[in-house]
Amino acid sequence: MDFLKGHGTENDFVILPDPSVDIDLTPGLVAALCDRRAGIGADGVLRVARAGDLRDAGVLDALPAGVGREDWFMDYRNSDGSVAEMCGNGVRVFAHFLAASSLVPGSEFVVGSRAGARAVVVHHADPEAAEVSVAMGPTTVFGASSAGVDGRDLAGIAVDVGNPHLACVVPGLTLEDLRNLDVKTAPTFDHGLFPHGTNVEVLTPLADGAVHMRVHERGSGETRSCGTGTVAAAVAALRAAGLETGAVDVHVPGGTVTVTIGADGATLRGPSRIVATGTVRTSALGA
Ligand SMILES: N[C@@H](CCC[C@H](N)C(=O)O)C(=O)O
Repeated sequence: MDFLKGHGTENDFVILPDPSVDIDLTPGLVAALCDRRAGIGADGVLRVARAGDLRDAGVLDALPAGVGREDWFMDYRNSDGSVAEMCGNGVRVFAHFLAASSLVPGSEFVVGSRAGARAVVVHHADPEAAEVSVAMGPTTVFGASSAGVDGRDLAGIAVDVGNPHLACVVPGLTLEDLRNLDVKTAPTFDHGLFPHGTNVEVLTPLADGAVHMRVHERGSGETRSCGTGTVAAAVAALRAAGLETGAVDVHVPGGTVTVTIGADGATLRGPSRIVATGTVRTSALGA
């Protein structure tokens, strides 16, 4: 099975080009591919196929809103094998792969996701590096809640970015505090508000148009970046500063992305790298 390995601000993915939808992408296979010792190692898997072909193969029950049969579809899976609606860093890496492989005619196109169609602009791309903007769609704040992180009860807001987030702006949090926080251990949260689980972001208040963030992702654990999480963080940071819209540089352990929250939706801009291509011996994975 051919694969590529890529990352967006060190949120890393195994990319599986599968235009004929031949791969039986079971949770066990995904987890084995993502295993950092016995597999390739990644936070998630991006299967590349056209939406109509995934529908015909029964991977999708229906085409999500705005997604056409011919659109390339990011079939995203978390490292534990679970399916998630959206992955903001994944879309950038996915678009990079499509552009660098000449699978799309130009630099502006749509990527399908379970959360709907996402318009992308590839500012530049070569086989190794790209810079991509993604129209992330509307963001919806659906409550106030809290997360238990490293023995602390952190207040946050629930934000739907296509997938669920609890973004916690912590007043007075220093960079050192943030660095020392245990975000690896799964945070506790209100399962009534988040019946399907949630991603949890912890961040510093907005200062000079920027925040610093760490994240514990549903289905993947602590990662070095989360694109949808940076969007939720920007919404929360702006709100905490009394603002509804604005541009925020979000610094994460794996780098920096820029999130713009506008009246008609959010945009995420940042880098992508494709660092390897190869062949997986699936029989050796023990999946
Ligand atoms: N890393 C992603 C988010 C991936 C999905 C998430 N773990 C979930 O289950 O919702 C991103 O860059 O947005």
